[in-house]
Amino acid sequence: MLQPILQLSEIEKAFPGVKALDKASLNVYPGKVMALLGENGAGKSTLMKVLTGIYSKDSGELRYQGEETGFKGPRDSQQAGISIIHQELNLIPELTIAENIFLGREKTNAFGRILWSEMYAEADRLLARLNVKHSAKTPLGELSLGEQQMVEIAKALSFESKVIIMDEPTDALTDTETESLFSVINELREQGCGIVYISHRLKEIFEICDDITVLRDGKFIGQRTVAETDEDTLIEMMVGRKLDEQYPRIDAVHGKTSLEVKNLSGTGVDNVSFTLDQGEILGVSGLMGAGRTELMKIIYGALKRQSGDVILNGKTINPDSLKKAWQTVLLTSQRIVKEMA
Ligand SMILES: Nc1ncnc2c1ncn2[C@@H]1O[C@H](COP(=O)(O)OP(=O)(O)OP(=O)(O)O)[C@@H](O)[C@H]1O
Repeated sequence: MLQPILQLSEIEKAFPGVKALDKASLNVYPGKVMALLGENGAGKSTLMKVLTGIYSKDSGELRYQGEETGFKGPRDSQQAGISIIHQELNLIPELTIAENIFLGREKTNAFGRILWSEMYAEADRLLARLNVKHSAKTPLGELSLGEQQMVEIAKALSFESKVIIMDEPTDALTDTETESLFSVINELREQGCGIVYISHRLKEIFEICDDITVLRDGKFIGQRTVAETDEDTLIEMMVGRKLDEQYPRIDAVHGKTSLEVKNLSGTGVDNVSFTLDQGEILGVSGLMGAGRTELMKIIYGALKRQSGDVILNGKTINPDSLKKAWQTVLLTSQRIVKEMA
């Protein structure tokens, strides 16, 4: 039987008033992708923070490559071959892609001189593996959020880690970037790397993971192979009760029109019209490149509008800046918030 490269057993961790981990366990196998699943607050992040030494555990055991161990912090665990790719990016927009990848561990010659051409060449190789079409000399700030996430992944690859933890890695990625990420995950799997994949997107879990561990209220609920389980079982394990329907159909009670888009045109968008009523969820669908993102960007003023009207609660708006649009329309997209920052 395949032995885990990393084993967290019966980990306990309490914060004042909260038992974040209550005998949580996780096995990571070489050459396999382990999904870590659980509702918000189930303890996934805390478990990863205990693993990488950000938090010390109250009790339990951590075994890595067959030996009981503990890490003093992320640098220590990274040096031992465990990398974590966080949701929040830890990159510096003013530096180039290569500078970000090798920050703090620049390649130098015997005299301490930085070997720029070697660094750029290696960074370019990593970017090519991830299908990122930018030179490693490009300032990071010129990249989209998804591309910046790919740089974070390139950085983890540069450590040649034995275990890589990916925390909601596809949240900011486009469909094409997600495909590139999945092909790299397959490559890493073939090379024997163990991957922990944290995501709330069940479809992705069934597509890319081999095994699944479920946590609930800080407790280990179970480990399953992807082949032997289905979505309903996982949801039941996560929430602790049987669900008749994942998303029960609720008929919308339509109020008055809150947003009206009339004959809107701009980059990638040609004569689009729709109305959105209060109490309604409007789906915008289309193939990659159909102009969905561009449409939203024109509405909130991040891309220039050529013609057409945007009417919010009966008033025509013409945001000439993201900040102004923010004041008028409540946009709750991670990507938009980051673009405004
Ligand atoms: N630093 C902290 N201080 C106090 N309580 C904390 C701290 N970090 C986490 N918790 C609590 O521990 C529990 C587990 O949180 P954790 O963030 O690990 O869950 P999670 O599964 O990662 O959730 P999410 O999917 O929302 O990130 C929660 O009740 C949370 O409020």
